[in-house]
Amino acid sequence: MSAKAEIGVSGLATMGRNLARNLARHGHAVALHNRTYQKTKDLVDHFSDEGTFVAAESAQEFVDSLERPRRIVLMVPAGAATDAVIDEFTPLLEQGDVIIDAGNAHFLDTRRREKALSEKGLNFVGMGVSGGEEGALNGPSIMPGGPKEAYDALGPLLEDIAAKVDGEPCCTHIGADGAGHFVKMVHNGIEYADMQLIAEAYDLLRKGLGLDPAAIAETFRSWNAGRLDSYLMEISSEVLSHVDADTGKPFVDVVADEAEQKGTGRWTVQGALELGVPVTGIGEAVFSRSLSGHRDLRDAARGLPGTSGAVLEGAAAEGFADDIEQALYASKIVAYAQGFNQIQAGAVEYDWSIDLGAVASIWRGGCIIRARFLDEITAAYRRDPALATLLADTSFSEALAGAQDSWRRVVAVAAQLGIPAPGFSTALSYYDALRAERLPAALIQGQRDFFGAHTYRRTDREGTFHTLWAEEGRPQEQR
Ligand SMILES: NC(=O)C1=CN([C@@H]2O[C@H](COP(=O)(O)OP(=O)(O)OC[C@H]3O[C@@H](n4cnc5c(N)ncnc54)[C@H](OP(=O)(O)O)[C@@H]3O)[C@@H](O)[C@H]2O)C=CC1
Ligand SMILES: O=C(CO)[C@H](O)[C@H](O)COP(=O)(O)O
Repeated sequence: MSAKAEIGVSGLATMGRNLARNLARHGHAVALHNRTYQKTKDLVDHFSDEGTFVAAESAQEFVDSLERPRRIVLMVPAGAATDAVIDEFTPLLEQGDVIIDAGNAHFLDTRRREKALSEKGLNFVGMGVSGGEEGALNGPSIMPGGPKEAYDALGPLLEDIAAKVDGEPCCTHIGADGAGHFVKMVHNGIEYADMQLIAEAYDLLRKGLGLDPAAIAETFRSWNAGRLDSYLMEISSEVLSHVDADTGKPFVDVVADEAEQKGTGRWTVQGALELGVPVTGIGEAVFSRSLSGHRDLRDAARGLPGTSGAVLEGAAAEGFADDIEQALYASKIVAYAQGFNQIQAGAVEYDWSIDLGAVASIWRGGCIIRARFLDEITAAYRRDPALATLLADTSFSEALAGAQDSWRRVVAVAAQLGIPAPGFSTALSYYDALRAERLPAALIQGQRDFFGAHTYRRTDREGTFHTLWAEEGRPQEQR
């Protein structure tokens, strides 16, 4: 074989194909491999004018075509497929070679894989990539974990192909072992929450004000010109203005209303439960997708009494669209704040040093949740890297103060009209719970102590207490 490729990509479906093209367009010679050779051949047949590709039919041929130390990017489904590909390549590699898993792996799998491969003298980098098909081609947001030395060698190439915002690449070393995949997982959890909130705004505009999809697309377009400017808002207006070619109906009216999920949102919630972080917005988003898919439950419950069908009119409708904009912005702040808290907690639990300002900064471009307000989140964490919650940063506390009357009105009207708004409601409850002087958790402690002698702490004294409920009802200090 003549010239060697600088880097290889194995797994040439939607993401791998475009990542390989992105690398080639930036002047890097790319070796190509796919389980089924046809995809490799198609890529070379269609895009060989974009750069240098070295097509390989077998794993051995692929490995042989790479310069040393070899750098192999995997872009295959998480779980067994990733293990299968790693197992295929590992015996063919040599000390110092690097495997980069750029799929949506679970961070605990990434920790396991890095440990196993480092014992064989191989470097393993678990790397989150976001931006979908278009981002992979034109510049994604890249979240690499793994050893710092591996990033030192790999970083310039990754930064070259990443999205750029204000001249800065949307790529940074996130932290050791699974940190990159952990942050990508939370990114996807926030993505779920953001999508759910936008969907609720659409539902309220449609059912609460009687607007049609085209009008809602226009409303979203106008919001997208302001503080809600984001990729998800932009594509939502595109989707809402799309008309189905077969029926002439709005696209959104001919799509089955059952949202699917591949699993990263669920992982985020499972991880948050383990860490004890209340990510209520992401939780509601995951459960809302699940509920939408429960045709059995929905069929059984359809026709139960309710108030659905009423539309706001006259003075009641006045300003309601603006209220929804406020509620959306406030709820979005809460969802992102919760996600960043999960990253903070994950960093403590897994001993990663994660710069939250840097994470917010690389999410400003390339990724699915890119949004104007990530500039403010970046600035907030740069002002105070240990910020307990984004809600406490002045730029957000002021926005929440300004939004809260509208936010409360939206949640109340949604309940009155029978329009489900779990994302808006849970975000408002979270805000109210965090700012409350006292929570009813005191009663829960009493209940626990009553039935299980689980003890409680008091506000007026140090120590742990148990009340003799069946006797004279007096507290006893527990040692
Ligand atoms: N699609 C998206 O927008 C995004 C996806 N991701 C992640 O990137 C990765 C790739 O996603 P995507 O491009 O959508 O493709 P898919 O997740 O659909 O994966 C398809 C690719 O994986 C290969 N593959 C599947 N199973 C195996 C196996 N057991 N052994 C070897 N190869 C296998 C397929 O080969 P073959 O052609 O032979 O079937 C094909 O190249 C996933 O982890 C995904 O979660 C990350 C960000 C965005
Ligand atoms: O990683 C992504 C974007 O960042 C993928 O698009 C994500 O897998 C989509 O998730 P789901 O299918 O669960 O909606």
